[in-house]
Amino acid sequence: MIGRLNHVAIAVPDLEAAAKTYRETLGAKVSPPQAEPAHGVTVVFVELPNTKIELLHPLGANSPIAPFLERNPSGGMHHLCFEVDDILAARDRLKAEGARVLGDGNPKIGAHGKPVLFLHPKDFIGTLIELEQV
Ligand SMILES: CC[C@H](C(=O)O)C(=O)SCCNC(=O)CCNC(=O)[C@H](O)C(C)(C)COP(=O)(O)OP(=O)(O)OC[C@H]1O[C@@H](n2cnc3c(N)ncnc32)[C@H](O)[C@@H]1OP(=O)(O)O
Ligand SMILES: [Co+2]
Repeated sequence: MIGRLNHVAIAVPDLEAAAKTYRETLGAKVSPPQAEPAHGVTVVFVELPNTKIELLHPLGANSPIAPFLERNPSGGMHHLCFEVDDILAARDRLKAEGARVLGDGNPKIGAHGKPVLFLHPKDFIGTLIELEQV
């Protein structure tokens, strides 16, 4: 079912500082900030040869990552995103196996303009998993 690792997401308290660290200290190619109000985040992508790092900062009053940053004020690894060929088939199979699909269970369009879904971290060894249909 899951394919390539599309990105590793890090929730950050200061998006500009985090982008600067990756751009200047680590010498990586970093995208400009991209507001994603439907997801309650602003994102920046660090482009790597084999995957991406998604830097996330809360956007708006009810950001889903705000409680995470309250628990982890310096920031931290937030989720892994795996690519799937067919997100609805993946969702239905996972639900049939008892996994919790977050939100209303219907994919939303993510930062790459593709459908995404999230799976509860408690069902996946303490790791929040995002699926992106490519
Ligand atoms: C633009 C889209 C972009 C893209 O790639 O395209 C994105 O990636 S958007 C990313 C932001 N959106 C989301 O994260 C949506 C899915 N997330 C959620 O629905 C919530 O964050 C949820 C349910 C995972 C966690 O909610 P909350 O922080 O309120 O905590 P809870 O008390 O419900 O947590 C229960 C339990 O899970 C642990 N937890 C929470 N977040 C994480 C995490 N990121 N990784 C691992 N574990 C996590 C939390 O500590 C609680 O554990 P417990 O042992 O019970 O204390
Ligand atoms: Co993501």
